[in-house]
Parts: sequence; structure tokens; C-alpha cells
Amino acid sequence: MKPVEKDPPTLQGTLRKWTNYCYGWQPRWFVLEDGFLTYYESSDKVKGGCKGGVNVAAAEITANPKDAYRLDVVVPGETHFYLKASSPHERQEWLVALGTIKSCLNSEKASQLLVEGDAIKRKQCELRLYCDLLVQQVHSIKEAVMESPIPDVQKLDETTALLGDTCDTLIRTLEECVQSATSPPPLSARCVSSSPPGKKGHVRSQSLGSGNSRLSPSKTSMDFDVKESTGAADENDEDAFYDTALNANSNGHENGVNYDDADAKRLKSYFTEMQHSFATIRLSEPDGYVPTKEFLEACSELAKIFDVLGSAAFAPVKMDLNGNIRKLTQKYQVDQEKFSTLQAMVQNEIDKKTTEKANSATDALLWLKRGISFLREFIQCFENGEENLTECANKAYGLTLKRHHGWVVRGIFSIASNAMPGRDDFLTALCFEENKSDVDLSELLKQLRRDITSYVAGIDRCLRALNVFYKANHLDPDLN
Ligand SMILES: CCCCCCCCCCCCC/C=C/[C@@H](O)[C@H](CO[C@@H]1O[C@H](CO)[C@@H](O)[C@H](O)[C@H]1O)NC(=O)CCCCCCCCCCCCCCCCC
Repeated sequence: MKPVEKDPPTLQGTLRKWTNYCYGWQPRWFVLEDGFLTYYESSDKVKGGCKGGVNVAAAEITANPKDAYRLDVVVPGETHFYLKASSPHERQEWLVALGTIKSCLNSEKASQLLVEGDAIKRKQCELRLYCDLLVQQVHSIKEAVMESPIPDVQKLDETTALLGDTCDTLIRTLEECVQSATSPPPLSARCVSSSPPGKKGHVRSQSLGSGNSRLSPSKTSMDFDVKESTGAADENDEDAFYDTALNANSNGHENGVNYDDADAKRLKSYFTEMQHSFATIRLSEPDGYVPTKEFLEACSELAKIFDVLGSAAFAPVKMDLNGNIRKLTQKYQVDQEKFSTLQAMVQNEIDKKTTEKANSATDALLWLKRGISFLREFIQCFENGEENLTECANKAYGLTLKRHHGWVVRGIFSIASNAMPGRDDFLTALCFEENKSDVDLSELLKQLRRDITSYVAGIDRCLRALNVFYKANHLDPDLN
């Protein structure tokens, strides 16, 4: 590593870069200079030209919370550099240099932080809450260490992971704060997405918490990655993980709802473009077993709604949802045939008396069920004519999740529900037409209502069947 005394900072050195599944992590020579991170085959091949590069101002830089060597430099939908330093200390140096460059480059925009809008005030509240959360989580870690001679490692792991997540969210929110101040964008403009989530290779209109993607300068001639990493981006993408793990035999379909010719002019929306939907899940007759694969696929697709809604405030919710999907996916993969239905998975734990074990499928599914019940109530409230989506979220929360949450999580919910867009922006966000401004909102709403009806019917079928099973086995305190 060679720091070069310059302002903004310059750094060069070898990092291992993820290439693909054949070649894995390969050493490459990286140069951070003039706001760009470029890489070369090796230090002695610099004259041969760089293999790729990224405009640091436009990139999200993340320190992997689980791997102390790894950092990611990502321009959402464009360039993914998954990197490993040779030591945590070296990673830190790269992070500091990249972060410093980023803030240098953005400081001109940041200096315009004079606009005192509602958005900023709300973000300030979020920041305060995240600080409280940090204090609380540090306290929990302290407790976990002190409570007995042998610290509870699992509790420690969970709390430290949460602490990392909170820090990430805090930082993202700070970035959003700066960006709201420099250019408060109308949500309808923010969520413009020409290709929807759920399709491979889609360009996320806005990744969670990445304020920068919103204001990213358009791709410059330097934002490129010479195709060394076929599929590497997908393989490292959390969403892609679920698609890949669950989707081995799945054909693309238009959310399984049959539309006749009269629907030929259907507007593209979150629902028409989704690959997996609750609407298409078929339960076994007459037992009502819920197919594991299809259910988890539909849940993964649901988690993508938070990318569409696009606020960092939804990050903890998405993370929790994906965490439970991951737990169930992992168990499913142990024996796909045996665990082809959700009930079979839970029954297996009942038989082994492990339903109450940490990370059990039973517990993960219980929380998924609660989340989906929340969604069900949220939609119901909207369908009943409530146009204020924060109200819908509050109502649904009171009916489903609130009683299971302590004050910290209630605070997180409050942030998330206040980040809900207004009705029109919400509808526009669900619309995936390229020229959203030309779309007749009432036409869109009519279509969405039809799609939502079959979506909700699918949710109801699954929830009913799962509730019967959970109730019969005394696995859900809400039902007994
Ligand atoms: C309307 C938008 C706001 C969405 C807000 C949803 C409500 C979120 C409530 C706040 C959740 C904060 C995140 C973390 C919470 C967890 O602490 C909590 C408990 O976690 C569980 O702990 C167990 C151990 O005790 C552990 O074993 C288990 O694995 C773990 O999960 N988790 C929860 O409360 C679950 C929350 C899931 C919420 C999913 C909501 C999905 C609904 C999406 C609504 C989108 C609205 C647009 C709809 C458009 C039409 C499709």
C-alpha cells in the first residue's frame, strides 16, 4: 500500500477482487486517484491500461460487517467491485481514503446544506433515534459480556451484527440527509425504474439508503468494468442469492395471474413485473400444505418492495425479512424433497423438539407470518379507502406486530412508517412504465386494485393454512 501525499488522498496497492466462480478472488493492482478507483492486472502492467474503474463520488462504499477484510465499492446497477484487503487494518486504510475522497467530492454539494425542509428535519429525528439505538445496542453487548462468567456468544453475535446494521443505516441516513438538503427530489422522480426488480440484471432505481445513487452523476466513461466478472455481481447480490437458491427450476412468468386479451395494454407495475407472487401459490388439496419454494420466492419478491419505496428507513425491515427467508431457505436446502412444504419443515422441528431453538424454521416462519399479516392489514386499510399510507401502516402495526415489539423496535417502525410516501407517489413508485408522467393515475389504480385482489387472495390462502397448523401445534401465542 502506497499512500501518496496529495489532496484529495491517493492510494495504491494490491487488493483481491472477486472475479467469478471459476477464478474466485484474484489479486489486482488498485489505484485511487483523482476521484477514481481503477484497477490493473498487476502493478507492472499499469502501462497496459486499466481493466476497469469507478467514479468514487457515485459509489456506495461498504465495509462487510462479517468479513473484516472485505469492502465493496458499488455503483448500483452499474459497477460492482467486491474486494478483499490483506488485513483488517489495510481495509481500514482503503475505507478511509475512499470515504475521504467521497466527502471531498461531495463537499461542494454538502456546503449547500442550507435548505431547511421537512425532509431534513425528519432525517434528523431518524439520526437521533439511530444514535439512541447505538447506545442501547452497545449496552446490550456490555450486558452480554458481563452477565455470566461465560458470555452468551450467540447473543453477542446477534447484538454486534445489529450494531453493525445500525451504523450502516445511520451512515446511509446521513448521506440521504445531505442529499435531501442539496436536491429534494419528488418521490415520483426518485423511483423511476425502467426495469423492475425481480428481473435479472435490473437496474435498481435506488438502492437502500444509497443517497448517492439518487444524485449520481450519469455513468461516465470511467465507470466500467471490463467483463472479467461474469455473474459476479449477481452472485454477490443479496437479492440474487435468494433468486438463485430458490429458483433453480423456475420459469419466468408474469406473476401467474392469467390476463386475457383485453389486458394487452396493461401498464407495467410492481405486480405485472414480479416473477414470484403469492397469487400463484397453489396449496395441496385437501391438506392445505404450503409449498416451501414458492412461498419463499414470493417472500423474496416482497422484500424487493423496499427497493421500490427507496428509503433507508426500510433497511432494518428488509434485513429482518431477508434474514428469516434465509433461515428457511437454508433448512429447505438440506432436503428439498422432505421439506417441500412449510408444514413438513415445522413438523420436523416439532418431532425433534427444536421449535424453540434459536434460528429454528418454526420461529423464522412465525415472524414471516407476522410480517405478511402486517402487509395484509396494510393493504386492507388502503382498500378501505384510507389514503394516508402512514395511517395504514400504523393501523396494520397495531393489529399485528406492535404487541411483539419493545420500545426500540417500535421506534424503528415509527421511522419506517413515517418514510412511507404519499398516496400518489406510492402509486407512481409501483408503476414501472418508462414514462410515468404520462400514466393516468386512476387507470393505474384500477389495475393495481385488480392485481392486489389476487395477490391478497394468495396471501390469505397461505396464512390460513399456516395459522391452522400453528394453532393446532400451539406455536403461535396470537392464536391460542
Ligand atoms: C409500511 C412500510 C413500513 C413497513 C414496516 C413494517 C413493520 C416493521 C416493524 C419494524 C421492524 C423492524 C425490524 C426488526 C424487527 C425484529 O426485531 C422483529 C423480531 O425479529 C425476530 O426476532 C426473533 C428472535 O426474537 C428471530 O428469531 C427472528 O428471526 C426475527 O425475525 N421482526 C419483526 O417484527 C418482523 C417484521 C417484518 C416486517 C415485514 C413487513 C413486510 C411488509 C411490507 C409492507 C410494504 C408496504 C407496501 C405494500 C405494497 C404492496 C405489495
